[in-house]
Amino acid sequence: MPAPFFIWTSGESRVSCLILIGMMGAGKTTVGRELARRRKVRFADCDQEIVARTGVSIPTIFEIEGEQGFRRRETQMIDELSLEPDIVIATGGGVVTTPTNRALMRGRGVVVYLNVPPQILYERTRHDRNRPLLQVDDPRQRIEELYRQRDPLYREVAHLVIDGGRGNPGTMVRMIENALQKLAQQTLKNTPCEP
Ligand SMILES: Nc1ncnc2c1ncn2[C@@H]1O[C@H](COP(=O)(O)OP(=O)(O)O)[C@@H](O)[C@H]1O
Ligand SMILES: O=C(O)C1=C[C@@H](OP(=O)(O)O)[C@@H](O)[C@H](O)C1
Ligand SMILES: [Mg+2]
Repeated sequence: MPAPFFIWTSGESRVSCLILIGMMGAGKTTVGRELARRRKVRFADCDQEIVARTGVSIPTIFEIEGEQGFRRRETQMIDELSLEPDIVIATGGGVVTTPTNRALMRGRGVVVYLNVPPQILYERTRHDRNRPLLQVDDPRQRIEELYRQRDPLYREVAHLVIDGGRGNPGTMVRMIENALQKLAQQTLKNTPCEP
């Protein structure tokens, strides 16, 4: 059984929540599910939780309540999920656009940014109709714009940045595990041993 890397100390408290962030198509849902399966912890996808709770699809929420309505539900869901112990959370790509969400995530868990270049994001999402923000004339350009706007925000929030464009989801999981182990070792080194 793999070692429990989910133990992360932030100040006084033990944090056991891992939050994946990154653009649409970065692999948050796919990689997050696999990571949770390997670590034997619960997996929650923020979008899927919202869909389960409302009973309608993400495009329908956007249609009825607009993006603002969706963002309110997203904040509420992140707030709830990130309080659960031993959990991997896959967020939606736009979660970092709200300052409240950024502060919430950074304070509640280890935040991992799956960074994938726009061209690959486009290839991975081009046939998907479930992402309302990409249902435009030029989705490739839209992805590039969103990437430019959001990449600094992802970096601001993330404890770890992973190159998510090279290798299959299994490889991504191992890269995250290795990076977390290094992070834990660094934290331990920088933590003075109280007498
Ligand atoms: N590392 C990867 N290599 C190749 N394809 C991937 C990888 N990660 C995800 N995918 C594929 O890309 C698409 C988008 O993945 P998804 O997990 O839904 O991304 P996100 O949740 O970040 O939007 C899916 O079809 C998925 O199978
Ligand atoms: O980037 C975004 O603003 C969004 C990303 C989607 O999730 P994925 O990143 O899992 O595709 C979903 O939350 C919604 O369509 C909005
Ligand atoms: Mg997803």
